[in-house]
Amino acid sequence: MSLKLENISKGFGRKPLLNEVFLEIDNNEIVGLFGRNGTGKSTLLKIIFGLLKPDSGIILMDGKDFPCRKIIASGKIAFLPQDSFLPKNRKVREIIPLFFPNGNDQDKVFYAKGVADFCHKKIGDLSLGQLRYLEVLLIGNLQHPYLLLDEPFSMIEPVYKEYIQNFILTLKNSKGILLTDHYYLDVLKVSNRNLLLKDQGLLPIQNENDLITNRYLTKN
Ligand SMILES: Nc1ncnc2c1ncn2[C@@H]1O[C@H](COP(=O)(O)OP(=O)(O)OP(=O)(O)O)[C@@H](O)[C@H]1O
Repeated sequence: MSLKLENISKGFGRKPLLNEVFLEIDNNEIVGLFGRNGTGKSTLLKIIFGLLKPDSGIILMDGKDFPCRKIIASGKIAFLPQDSFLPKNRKVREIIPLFFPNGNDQDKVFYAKGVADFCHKKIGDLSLGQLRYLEVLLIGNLQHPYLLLDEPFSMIEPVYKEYIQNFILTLKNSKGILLTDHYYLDVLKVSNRNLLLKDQGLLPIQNENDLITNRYLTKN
């Protein structure tokens, strides 16, 4: 299975963000995506998920045209948005069955490391780390072969960050994952390869030094 973007361009008003972007993701790799604030990382993820229509260019799934309006319903791509999306007044143990009607699938979340500690709580009473971890478990355990993660590590306490990283690593051989976060060291811990969104295009990044050369990081 392969997901391919060809010649994707997108801008808002006069501001070009993506200019003829090419990207291919296999279904057994984790791709880290870096880029300074406002360069268009979330925009790129939203295009891949079908929430935003590119100005031009195409997306291909297994070599076939994958039109924007059909992506969400296809069940091929799951997306963790940057902002939290669960209803605050519902309990964790009520939310899990809403995502997974099947008991075995529910158990993957109920019995994931650490979930028992906050299963009885309302979403609105969870810590930021517990909430983000739960969201990653819910979206990551869906059957979709591709997973887009927009800032899973931001503002998360170390324990839950580690849980999230370990969970993402368990998906490595079964999904294609595109992961963006400014916590670049956390991304580098799980990714197989990395890209930097700069000057409206994607550059391959081998290591931290490339991030310095391309002015995403400073030398100190
Ligand atoms: N729907 C929209 N309408 C107009 N402008 C938008 C829209 N969505 C995003 N933008 C603008 O496009 C630019 C890129 O936004 P985007 O959220 O994709 O950046 P990002 O690389 O994810 O940034 P960050 O690292 O801060 O999360 C920003 O300047 C943003 O204000």
